[in-house]
Amino acid sequence: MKLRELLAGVEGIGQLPEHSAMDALVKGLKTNSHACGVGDLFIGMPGTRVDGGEFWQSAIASGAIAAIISPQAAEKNPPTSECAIAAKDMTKACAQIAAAFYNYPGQKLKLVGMTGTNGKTTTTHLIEYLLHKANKNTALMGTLYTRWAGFEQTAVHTTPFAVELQQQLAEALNAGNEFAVMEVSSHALAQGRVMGCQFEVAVFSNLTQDHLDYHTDMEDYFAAKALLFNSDYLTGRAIINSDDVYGKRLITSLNSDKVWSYSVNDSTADLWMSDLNYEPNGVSGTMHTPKGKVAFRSPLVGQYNLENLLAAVGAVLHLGVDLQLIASVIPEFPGVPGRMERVQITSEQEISVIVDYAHTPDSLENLLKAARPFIPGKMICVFGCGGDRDRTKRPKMGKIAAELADVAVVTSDNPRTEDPERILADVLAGIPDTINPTVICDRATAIRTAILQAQPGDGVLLAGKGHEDYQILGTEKIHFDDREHAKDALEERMGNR
Ligand SMILES: CC(=O)N[C@H]1[C@@H](OP(=O)(O)OP(=O)(O)OC[C@H]2O[C@@H](n3ccc(=O)[nH]c3=O)[C@H](O)[C@@H]2O)O[C@H](CO)[C@@H](O)[C@@H]1O[C@H](C)C(=O)N[C@@H](C)C(=O)N[C@H](CCC(=O)O)C(=O)O
Ligand SMILES: Nc1ncnc2c1ncn2[C@@H]1O[C@H](COP(=O)(O)OP(=O)(O)OP(=O)(O)O)[C@@H](O)[C@H]1O
Repeated sequence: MKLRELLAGVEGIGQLPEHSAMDALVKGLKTNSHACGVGDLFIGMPGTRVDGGEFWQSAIASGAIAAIISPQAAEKNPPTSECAIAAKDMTKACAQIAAAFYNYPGQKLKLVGMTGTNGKTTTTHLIEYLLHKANKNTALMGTLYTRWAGFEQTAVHTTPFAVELQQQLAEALNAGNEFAVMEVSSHALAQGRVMGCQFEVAVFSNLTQDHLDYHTDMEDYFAAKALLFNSDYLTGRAIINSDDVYGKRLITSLNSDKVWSYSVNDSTADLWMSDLNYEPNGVSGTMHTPKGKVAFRSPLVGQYNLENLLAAVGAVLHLGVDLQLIASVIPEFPGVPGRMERVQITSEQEISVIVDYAHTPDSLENLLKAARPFIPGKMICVFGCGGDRDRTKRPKMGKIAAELADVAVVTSDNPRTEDPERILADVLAGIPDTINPTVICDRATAIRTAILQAQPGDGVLLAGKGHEDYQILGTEKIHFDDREHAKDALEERMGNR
């Protein structure tokens, strides 16, 4: 596509300049000046540290045919003979250019967008699973990976940036997918990463404290999440948790014809459950939906997973999947890596070890409450908090772990560039004086200690890192997997090493 055609519909860039570059073919889009090569268009995004637009000269020196930059970057370093074009709203410009370059895949695929503080990964996996079982080719994009039949790539962000997102959607479409299910983070919505996408279904799970290093307060966080339900994005149905206070607010702000509410216990919701029977390996009951009711058995434990199930069932029912088929395949759902994942090296194992991605106050509380019925002995919770992120959740997580677990082992998560001891001190500040936690800064030692000290019947919950196979110490990413450390400790415990 020629640059002139690509920029034709882009808002906020005024009259296109008369420059020979306008007739050049754009080979690729790059938002990092260092990645630019011959024929690329450089889109210099203003960031938190620098305005990428300031690097336009280096991008053009590397072969970029032109650069789209902020008015501030253009003013600071005005182009002379080069083609550097100022755009008033870089977020919009980047999203519009990316969508046009890849020929609007986000409007051709049937998109399901899932937002909320917790439950996005679990629910999107459930939706992907149910669509596959209904023989519908589906792509999945989220915290863990982007994948579809024959393709899998580890994710860097929960929701990719606009250029990468549009590229992946185009590839998903070309690979024959009809649907794409994606986690849409509040960062993505605030930064316009999904502009140009139209969602046939948008799901909202809940809003509890997280990311308050990025959003100014809960209202700002909620406003970002609520963007997904604007008519710019949502063309079909909203599926919203009416048990959540923010979910309720969202429902009242929308046209009721567009909404299906869900609630585990409230029979006035569009999707709800009755006759619940909690079993050691899951839950059974009756599910009530706008398409009728059906008996079900789910292998997922915890009340929150019933919410995730209702959300997923609502989404696929709207997309035309048969309710009886849904109920028949739910029992075989294989689960999600790092979410309530059991580490078991032998059936003789006398303690249970569970790895879970709970890394917010709400998810930690949910995990501890969900696991309790399955642990006859003491519940030992090994957890920490990430560095360079929302500090205010640390004492809250400390309090929750100390009060709900029998033994709290406070350790490191991903300290990043913060002093790990300072993060521990923030967590400990929330623990009441009457409770005496174990504090072991090194996560591997903390896991080993917890597993070796557990008595038969006890349960060790390793919270916070879930599927992650790394730990970020300073700016270095080292290999670290809770599941591997847990297996080693279990082997040691059984005298195998
Ligand atoms: C807060 C946030 O989202 N930050 C993102 C932002 O970083 P930044 O603003 O600091 O970038 P910057 O360093 O100022 O650079 C600005 C621009 O200049 C460009 N640049 C910079 C230097 C140079 O020499 N040349 C150049 O072109 C950069 O490529 C960039 O596009 O732009 C960077 C490059 O595009 C992102 O990597 C970075 O994501 C950071 C790493 C991040 O971790 N974001 C997280 C918080 C995030 O998005 N998380 C959500 C939610 C997860 C959840 O729900 O748990 C997600 O969707 O993953
Ligand atoms: N609906 C829910 N409500 C509250 N907590 C949940 C819910 N679903 C899962 N959890 C808990 O939150 C953790 C994270 O779940 P999941 O990965 O599905 O959420 P997420 O929204 O993708 O999280 P993130 O954005 O941090 O990647 C789980 O390990 C579990 O402990």
